[in-house]
Parts: sequence; C-alpha cells; structure tokens
Amino acid sequence: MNHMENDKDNQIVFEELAKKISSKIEDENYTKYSVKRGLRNSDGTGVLVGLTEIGDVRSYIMCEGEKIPTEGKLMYRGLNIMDLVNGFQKEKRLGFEECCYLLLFGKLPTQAQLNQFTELLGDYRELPEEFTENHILKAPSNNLMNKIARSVLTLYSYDDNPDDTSIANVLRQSIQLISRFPILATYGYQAKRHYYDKESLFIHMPQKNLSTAENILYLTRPDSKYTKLEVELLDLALVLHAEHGGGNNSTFTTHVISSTGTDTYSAIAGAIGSLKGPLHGGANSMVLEMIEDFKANIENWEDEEEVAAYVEKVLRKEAFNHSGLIYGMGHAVYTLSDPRAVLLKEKAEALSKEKGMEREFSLYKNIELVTPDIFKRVKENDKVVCANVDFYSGFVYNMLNIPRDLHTPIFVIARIAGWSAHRIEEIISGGRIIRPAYKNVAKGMEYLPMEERY
Ligand SMILES: CC(=O)SCCNC(=O)CCNC(=O)[C@H](O)C(C)(C)COP(=O)(O)OP(=O)(O)OC[C@H]1O[C@@H](n2cnc3c(N)ncnc32)[C@H](O)[C@@H]1OP(=O)(O)O
Ligand SMILES: O=C([O-])CC(=O)C(=O)O
Repeated sequence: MNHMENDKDNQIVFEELAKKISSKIEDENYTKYSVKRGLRNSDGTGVLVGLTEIGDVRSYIMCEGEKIPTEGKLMYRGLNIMDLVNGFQKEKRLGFEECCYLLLFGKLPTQAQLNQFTELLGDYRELPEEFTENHILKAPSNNLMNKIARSVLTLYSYDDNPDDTSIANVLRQSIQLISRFPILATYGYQAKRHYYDKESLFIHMPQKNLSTAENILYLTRPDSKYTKLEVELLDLALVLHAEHGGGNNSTFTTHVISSTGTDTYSAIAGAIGSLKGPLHGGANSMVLEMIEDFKANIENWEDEEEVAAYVEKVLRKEAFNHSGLIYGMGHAVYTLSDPRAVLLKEKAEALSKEKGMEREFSLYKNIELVTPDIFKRVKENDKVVCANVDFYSGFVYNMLNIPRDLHTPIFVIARIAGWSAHRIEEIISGGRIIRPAYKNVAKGMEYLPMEERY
C-alpha cells in the first residue's frame, strides 16, 4: 500500500481525532484581557511593533483626531512608487534592479552604481553545480512556493559562510538570492510541468546580461522569446510587488525570524511560507479560481446586477469556496485604493482591448465596483474595501501568457528585495528577540493515573 492510500484510510481516524480538539477560546476572553487580535488596535490599525526607513503604506490622514480615508500611497525609502515608475519609464529603462538598489541602500543609484549592482546580479545568475539536477529535477513539487522555499533552505548547504550575520555577508546572500530567485522559480516550474503535467522537459541557461524580468520570460518559454511590452509589464509588476513596509505578514515573519540571530536562508524560507497563504500573496491565484467560478455561474459578465447577486452569495458563504471572501478585495491598511491595483487595472484594461478580452475585464471591473457596498450590507461593517494588488495581477499575467503556476512565485522574486532590506534593518536596528505574550486561559488539570482516564 502506498502512503497516499494510507492517508485515505487514516482520514476517518483523523476526523475522529479532530473531534477531540473541541476547545475554542471564547471571543469574550479576547475582550476581557484586551488582546490585540491579529496585532490590531480596536480601530483596525496595526499595533506599532517597530520602526523602519524602508517602505511606507499610507491610507488616511488625521483631521482633528479623526481618521479620514484617502487614496493609497506607497513609498519606497520616502519616494512615491508612482514617481519611481514614471521616472525610469520616462528615461526608457527597466526599473526592478534600480528598485532593489533603492530598497537595499536607501538611495537611487547613479549610473555607475547601477552598473556595478547589475553586474553583481549577473555574476550570481546561476545555481551551484548540479543543484538543478539534484535538488530541482530529482525533487519536484506540485506547488512552486513549496519548491522555492525548499530550494532556499538547500542553498544553505552550498554557502561556505551561511551563519555569519555580518552586514557584508547578509548583503552578499541577499544579492545572490535576488539573482537566483528567477532561476529557482522557473526551473521549479519546468520540473513541475514535466513530472506532474507530463510535458516535455527543457532547461534553458540563465542569461547574465539580461534583467530579472527578461530572465523569467527567457527561462519559462520553450523558444525563450518575448516582446518589449511583455518585459516592460513584467518589470513593472516586479517593482510594484517589491516592498510593503514592515507589517505585512511575510516581512514581519522576516523580522521575527531574523530577530533570533538565525541565518538568511531560514528567515527567507519562513517568509516564502507566509507569502504562499491565500490571504497574502497566494490571493492572486485564488482570484483566478474565483473568477472561473464566477464565469461558470454568471451568464452575462457585463451585467452589474447579475455580478452583484453572485458577489452577495460568495460573501454569504453560499458560493465558491464558502470562505465568505472575495479574494483580491480588502486590505489591512489601504482604504479607498491600493495604488498598485490602480496601476495594474490600467494595464489590464489596455491589454484586454489588445487581446480581445474586454468581457473578462468587465467581469473583474464589476466585481471591484459592487463589492464594497455589498460587503458593508452583508458583513454589517463600515470598512471601505478596495481592490488590492492581487486582484488584477493574475489577469495581467494571463494576458502576458505567464503560466498560473508562476503567479505567486513572481511575487516572491520581487519581494525578496523588501525582505532582504528588512532583514538587514532588523539586524542593525532591531536589537532584541521579538517575543510577545500569550495569556494562558486554560483550566488547571491534575495528573490522572492511566486506569482512571476516560
Ligand atoms: C499582498 C496581500 O497580502 S494583499 C491581500 C490579499 N488577500 C486577499 O485578497 C484575501 C481577501 N481579503 C482579506 O481576507 C482581507 O481583506 C485581508 C486579509 C487582506 C485583510 O484582513 P483584515 O485586515 O483582517 O481585514 P479587516 O480588518 O478589514 O476585516 C474586517 C472584516 O472584513 C472581512 N473581510 C475583509 N476583506 C474581505 C473580503 N475581501 N471578503 C470578505 N470579507 C472580507 C474580514 O474577514 C473581517 O471579517 P470578521 O470581522 O467577520 O472577521
Ligand atoms: O501589507 C499587507 O498586509 C499586504 C500587502 O499588500 C503586501 O504585502 O504587499
């Protein structure tokens, strides 16, 4: 009997065992002990647990002691991402490498600094000898986030100085990871395609003189071909996903793990595990699943009322995956808008016209439009929910012919820049192991001899 069959047999056993875990801490206890659930204050803002000079997420202004929601702004090292994007696009450059430099070093690079940095990235744009054969092709995974996390942990064994947390060493490890993530992700994808999807296998060599975005497309496609527009849009997506302050779950995970003094590979593997979750970076895949469900259950995607009726069903847990969530909507910080979603929506609209996918774009647009009001009514919650970065990204990637397996990994390829900057900041400025408190609310228990137990 193989272990899969064993798992099936044991399912009933586990369902019975699960019933024994009946204890749920009463909600009123959280109020009684003033627990900041999800590390949130009573007004929904995050509990202040750290200081950073890296990213800043702005969503409201204070006016006479009152929070007034505003359109969202995202700043990298004090620079508005819109200005960053407009700047490099106007000067007709790709922006991701420059953005990594900005996040790591706190300044926009001069041409010479950018050249040196991209050369370093180019030098590291390869995996250790036999890594691909031994650790990717011989150990594929159906889930690329899982595969990338395992590859990162394996890289520890190929590092001659893995545990040294001096800044120069952590910087070297960070730049190596930024450089290698496109290879880990795309090779993991090729192995998955071959061993799980039964497609032919090909492995292209990474190109030292190409950018991160170009390498992703080069390594993914059988003919390694891509257009200028495809590269520019993917590069833009990487810039938009590179950083989001210290409080987002995966970056906070990086801070928490780094605060123990452990190595870079452990901290980043943990962050990848966090980003995989459907409430965080994994939401971009969930949006695509949700849209497929909408398409199967709605006749006219352009009919706002029909879309609204189905959104209500989803929010009432009567449809889709019964979680009650509209994926890609809502955010812990943003109120009126997430600037990344605004930009991706613009790109999605333009591309959908080019590709004849206007009907699908209307469906997205309608869900975004109707959700906030239905959310307020169904959830009896005044919060303004807006589309977040994950809402349109999968649709844009689909139109760029980027396989769905790679959608969340693209987030990883970008966010390693932010995680690295935060890990370095934690090492330099954190200075103390992160260790909040959990109050124990269990009843006392006496030891019972075996024969008296029931
Ligand atoms: C890169 C990123 O991580 S962006 C976020 C990606 N995640 C998603 O798109 C998943 C859908 N969205 C969500 O689950 C949430 O909006 C999150 C996880 C992003 C933020 O969560 P929170 O900060 O806890 O949200 P918030 O404080 O606004 O939640 C208030 C209530 O609204 C609910 N809510 C929030 N967003 C949604 C949504 N999209 N659909 C349905 N209900 C929602 C919450 O579940 C919560 O309900 P509860 O009071 O019954 O527990
Ligand atoms: O800030 C958050 O909670 C999630 C998010 O949008 C990100 O990490 O990009």
